[in-house]
Amino acid sequence: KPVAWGYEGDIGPCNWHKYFPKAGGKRQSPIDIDTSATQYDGSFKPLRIHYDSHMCSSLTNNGHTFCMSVNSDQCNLSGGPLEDKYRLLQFHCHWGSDDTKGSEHTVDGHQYAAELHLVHWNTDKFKSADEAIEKNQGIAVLTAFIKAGKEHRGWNHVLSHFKDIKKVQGTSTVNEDFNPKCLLPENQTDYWTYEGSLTTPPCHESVRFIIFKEVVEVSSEQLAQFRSLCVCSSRKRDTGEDEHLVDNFRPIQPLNGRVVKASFQ
Ligand SMILES: COc1ccc(/C(C)=C/C(=O)O)cc1
Ligand SMILES: [Zn+2]
Repeated sequence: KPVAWGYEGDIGPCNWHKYFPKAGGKRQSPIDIDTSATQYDGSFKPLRIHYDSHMCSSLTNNGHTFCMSVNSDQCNLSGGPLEDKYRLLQFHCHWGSDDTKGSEHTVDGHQYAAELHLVHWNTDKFKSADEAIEKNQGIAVLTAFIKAGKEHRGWNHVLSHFKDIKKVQGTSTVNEDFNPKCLLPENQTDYWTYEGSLTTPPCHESVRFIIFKEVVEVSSEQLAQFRSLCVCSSRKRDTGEDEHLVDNFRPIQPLNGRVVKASFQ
């Protein structure tokens, strides 16, 4: 029976390590990016992000976030700090109960309203995502910070399916011509990168994070749609009201001597 975990109370992040020992490891995520301590690395090749638009995907509410599963072998990532080729597995976001919090990573202590994770697995070294998820260099996560501002039309292709996944385990098939690359910032040459972990249980220390410096804008109404997702809980039975999925970000973790590299000076 899978162990329940969440973002508050007894099953919250401070207790994850009790059932998921990796959560107490030495290279956990997220972290604060202290920009005065990052080290420029001039050896990075250009990032190569090649996604196709004609992949059929499915959007699910997994009780912790919305997750767009992608099953196209044409969505690949390589270059930058990566030695191997990685394939897009899924993308999801983290957010908060208002626009002042929600991102997992912070920059010089600043927390953004939300954070996008595009999760890729190493197809050169491993035979499946399930294997790669547990192994060093198995996962690469492209990460973009999100702040409230002008409307983002690309995000509407995802948000238009939210009515089908309001409830946990709700799933909706997305067939339209949508390329997740449109969710990334224009500037894809300036990023920070470091070695960390999944930010949800089992918190495997298998992740190379690539975090873009440029912040993506979405409207406050679009951020409110993230918060509209429900996580079913006992409260619904007692009080009849839905509990909403908010503050689904893990607190920052100790850097333990890790160095965050920068692709820019
Ligand atoms: C056990 O299967 C898993 C697959 C993916 C993940 C991710 C991608 C977690 C995260 O993004 O923190 C976890 C478990
Ligand atoms: Zn994530």
